[in-house]
Amino acid sequence: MSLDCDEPGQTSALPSNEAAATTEPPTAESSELSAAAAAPTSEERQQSAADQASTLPKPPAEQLDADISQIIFPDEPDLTDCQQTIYASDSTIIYAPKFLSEVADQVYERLITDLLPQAFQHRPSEQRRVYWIGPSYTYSGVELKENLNWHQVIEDIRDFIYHDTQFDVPKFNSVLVNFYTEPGDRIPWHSDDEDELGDRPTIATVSFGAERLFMLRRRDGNVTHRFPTLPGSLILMAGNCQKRLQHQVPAAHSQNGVRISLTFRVTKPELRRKRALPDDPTYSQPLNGGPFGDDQGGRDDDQGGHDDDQGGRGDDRPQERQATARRDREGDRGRRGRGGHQRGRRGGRGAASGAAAASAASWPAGAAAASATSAQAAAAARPYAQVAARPAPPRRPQAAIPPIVFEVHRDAANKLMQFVAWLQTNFAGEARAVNTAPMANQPAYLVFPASERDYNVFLGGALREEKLLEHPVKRRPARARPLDNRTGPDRVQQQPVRTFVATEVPLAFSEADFATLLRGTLKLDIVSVHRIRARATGKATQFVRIFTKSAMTYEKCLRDGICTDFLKFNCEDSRTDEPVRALQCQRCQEFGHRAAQCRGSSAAGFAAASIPGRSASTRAQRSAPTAAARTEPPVEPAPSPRRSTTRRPERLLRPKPRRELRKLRPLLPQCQVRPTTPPPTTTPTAAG
Ligand SMILES: O=C(O)CCC(=O)C(=O)O
Ligand SMILES: [Fe+2]
Repeated sequence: MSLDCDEPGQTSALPSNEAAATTEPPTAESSELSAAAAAPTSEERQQSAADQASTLPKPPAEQLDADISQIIFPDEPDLTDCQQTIYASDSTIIYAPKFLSEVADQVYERLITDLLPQAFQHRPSEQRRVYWIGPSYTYSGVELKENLNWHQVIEDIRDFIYHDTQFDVPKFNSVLVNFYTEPGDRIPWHSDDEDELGDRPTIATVSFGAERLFMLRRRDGNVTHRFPTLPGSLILMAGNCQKRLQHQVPAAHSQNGVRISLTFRVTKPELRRKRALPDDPTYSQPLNGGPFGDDQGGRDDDQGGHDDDQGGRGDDRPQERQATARRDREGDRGRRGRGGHQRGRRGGRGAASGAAAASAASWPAGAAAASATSAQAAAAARPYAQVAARPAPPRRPQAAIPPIVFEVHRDAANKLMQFVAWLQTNFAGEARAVNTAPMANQPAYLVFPASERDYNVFLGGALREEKLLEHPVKRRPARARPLDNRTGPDRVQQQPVRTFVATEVPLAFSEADFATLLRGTLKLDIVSVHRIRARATGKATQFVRIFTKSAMTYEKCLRDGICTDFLKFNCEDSRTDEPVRALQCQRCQEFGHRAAQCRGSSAAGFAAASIPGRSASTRAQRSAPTAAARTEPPVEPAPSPRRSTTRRPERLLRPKPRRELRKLRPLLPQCQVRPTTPPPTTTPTAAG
């Protein structure tokens, strides 16, 4: 009876149905109801047919009732070999392998006949088919439309769980019916933590047909439970199970028939949050750390002491529960009008349930807290429940988070079948995978943009899928172009930065002051400012380069200059994509000659090529060291007066006598003019 579980959780046996068995004879009421079941009135048959809405198969009403009456539900669930595990103090798992085994074959036949033809494939990547009953529901990214027409047998099973077991479960209003028709059909690791399910959902799974394995694991990847889904078995997850654990039904090698699982839940569409942004994470926030945090185990120790206390909870249930159950039954009977025969078969079980519940003292507060009132009571009574009942922290807006790209080694990803599906499950459909080089021999990568939270999960070392552990997950440098049409760009295309130069900015203005003036006082949309320094001397000039991403700022400044109440700075364009006019030949130190006329062994670069003029002068000039007169544009060329004005370069282009050049020297911050004779006694100065 003990559970193969490596958690410090508590596993205990629930009382078997022998202990819970009733000795009460059927009541008069139940006998009446049985009689009614045997001979349903025409009114009841009509009602029954009306209940079977259009989405359900349409056997004649008589036949339907006849079929139902063939399924005689037991008075009590069979709790033989039932196991209950309290995991991490606040999560409860119950496995009852024979829960409804008595009627399993009949239920199976009915569901296969009635519902399988209407079930639809859940996702292309997952072969299993589903059928939904309940309010509209978004389930792992797929919207299931509202369907309030309960199939009779399923509704009866729901009521059976609610009324006729000792489990403190809510009255489920929804059920997802899964059909695993092929051995390959599966449901990957996931938690049922959709918004509509509320904070601590209770989910009951009743299985029929082929046996499969239902597995539970911690979020760090350690498998904690393996339950064979025997026909008629029940697996109940309550409390914080969906936060702490994930579950799956893996593919099988073979299977005999179809496996059907009825997963009952309470859904509240009003809890559904709008997911306007693709990056909005949809997995629920765990109590500790990240979604795959390791610290969950640690909580067990801290809070393990509370487990023993929980047994007491059972004691305060029976009367309240019985009364509610009775009320519900009455209500149901009156409302449905057709249920007499069903209920009649179970006559007297209300009292039996009460007796069983009175003797059962093992249902934990964690599960009981599934309903709001129980949650409050439990929170008041149990410290762990107080923690668990905390409202979820508000979700952070995700708008500003850019997509992040990861690389997972292809080998690792390939080992994990259906990697894309796996990602979608674990990352709530936010992560997408693309095999960058499927046919390549060398390691290729799967790349998937994800949210910031995914980032923490992936890079925090918490991507604990066994198969992926061998290969580290790394962040890939963002690229501006999409990898292919399944991915967006990793990085938003940057707006081009424009630059221009403000002239005659007094040296008294520091860069910071000038930036403050522009940004603060003039409200200009600028990125930064940078005072230009003479390359040769490093001295600050009166030119300040301004960087902006705003086309408007750029154009306005160039047109009007930068004007304050007292100052005006002219602005000049300094786009570097225009050909830079060379001002002086590198080799011969002459201005304005053509390359063809240059008498040196090699032409004087672009300076000579672009500037018409006379030939290079003396050999002495040609042999002058080139470094001293280099005029290539710097990476970010400082705007010399000659380049940034329209007037000066023209004047300079005219051939000039050498003495005129000397006069110009102060205006040429980047050029050192090497006079022929005599050698200069002072270093050339820079304009500024
Ligand atoms: O088929 C099962 O047992 C599990 C199904 C399930 O986990 C689900 O529908 O969320
Ligand atoms: Fe599930």
